[in-house]
Amino acid sequence: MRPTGQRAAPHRKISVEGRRAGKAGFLSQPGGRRISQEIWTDVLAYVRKNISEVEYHTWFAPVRAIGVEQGELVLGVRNSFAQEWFRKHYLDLLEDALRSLGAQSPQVSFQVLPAAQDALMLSEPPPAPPLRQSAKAPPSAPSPAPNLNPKYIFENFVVGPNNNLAHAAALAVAESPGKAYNPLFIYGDVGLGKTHLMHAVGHYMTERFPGKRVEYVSTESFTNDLINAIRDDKMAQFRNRYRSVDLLLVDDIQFLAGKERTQEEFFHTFNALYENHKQIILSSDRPPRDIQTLEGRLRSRFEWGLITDIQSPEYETRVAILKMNAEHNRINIPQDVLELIARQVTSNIRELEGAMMRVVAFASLNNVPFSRAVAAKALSNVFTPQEIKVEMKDVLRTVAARYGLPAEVLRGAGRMREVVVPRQIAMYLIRDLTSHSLPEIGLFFGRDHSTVMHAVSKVSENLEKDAELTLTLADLKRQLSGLDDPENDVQDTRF
Ligand SMILES: Nc1ncnc2c1ncn2[C@@H]1O[C@H](COP(=O)(O)OP(=O)(O)OP(=O)(O)O)[C@@H](O)[C@H]1O
Repeated sequence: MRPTGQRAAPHRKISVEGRRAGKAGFLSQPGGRRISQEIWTDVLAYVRKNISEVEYHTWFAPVRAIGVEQGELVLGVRNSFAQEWFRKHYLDLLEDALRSLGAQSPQVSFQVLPAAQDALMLSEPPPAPPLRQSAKAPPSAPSPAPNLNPKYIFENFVVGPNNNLAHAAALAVAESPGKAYNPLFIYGDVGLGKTHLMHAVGHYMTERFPGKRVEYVSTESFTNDLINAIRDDKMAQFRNRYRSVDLLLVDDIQFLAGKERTQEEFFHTFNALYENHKQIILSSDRPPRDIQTLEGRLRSRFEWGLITDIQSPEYETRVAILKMNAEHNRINIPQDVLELIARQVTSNIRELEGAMMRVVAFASLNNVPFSRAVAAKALSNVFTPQEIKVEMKDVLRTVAARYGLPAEVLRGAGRMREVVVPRQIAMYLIRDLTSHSLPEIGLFFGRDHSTVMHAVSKVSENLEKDAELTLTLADLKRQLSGLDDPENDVQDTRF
């Protein structure tokens, strides 16, 4: 195995020294563009439900997400007229959409795209749909074999005890198509990687044997193609298309059930390919014996090769999948946050990926670093809310991010004021929010308990005379408790 629409009262943005001093590091990471596209896809889905189709196509379709900067979603529009129009007519709608994603003080700004960039962005493929429950991601870039998702390759497939047999069989088939197991029949529940594995074989074949023809089709598309071919009197083309391939990948074959004409045609397609030693891979949500109203001759053919299943991934595999996904999107998410997500979503990998992107969107839009509390809050609308106990490392990371410092610097030997002040604040907050003793906190920072005692009294003393520090601490506590704990909620009364 590889390593493994409720409207909330608007918050006034709290301007505090720390917020100016440092922003959450991941926002400026290369994955930022991807994050804003994920967010924009969700915002568009919300907007579309609330305005007419004509309005949507006129105004929203040409808009591009440029990025998320310090919690603000930056949108690119085509001209200053559109910019003004958005500000006047759609700002509330966009803010509501961001609130529905968990943004507590939603902020949107508009930039006019330079003509060249506009043309460039408009020629880009539409943003990838969110990696979540219902949608299966289509290809986001041209691929040598049509209909193959470029992300679905062997290198991106995490192998665990739940899928190692299916993976080994797919690899064997990719290496010896038409010889190893024919057909290869992969079954398992929704969102567990069947399509991913099929596409991986397709990619492998087109790379290793560039002349080979690969066809991926869902059973539904196969049926529709057949209906159209019959209607348009184009059966010869239909047969030629499906019977001249080297590798035929058919998804969701259980949908053949009850479709007599499609079964008949598929039977002949199967025979033609099989007799010519062409590889066939089928996926289904159940084994052939459990597909009702499937002709016996098809069922027995499906059983000729190898039948293999994919089970739900266990915890370690789920963490490994999340880790790989974060790396793939170039987003730096701490291990304990990934572990929290992996504990929440246990069965469907598409949902697991969707949950991670929800956490990423939530943290980006609220401009806070990743923490378990933030992740729990981001997922609380979808999954059973989790009670998160604040840990020392949560405080360390949150304070460090606030001051734009790497977390380990606060535990290091540095004695400069820029490091000492945040270190003392971290010690104070750990003392306040956890049950750790002074010596335990000292040990965590590689220091004596008296240093911690001094830090705690110094911060308490400063709190009495420094309003800015009071706001910083209140905001840090808010972040550490998942953002909107009313007890720690502070409105900035200076505005
Ligand atoms: N082992 C894995 N490693 C990495 N990603 C995985 C793995 N298994 C599944 N995924 C990811 O989970 C998502 C869902 O996978 P996929 O679409 O292949 O599921 P499926 O079993 O075909 O679902 P359905 O029954 O809905 O057709 C994809 O984004 C896929 O990349």
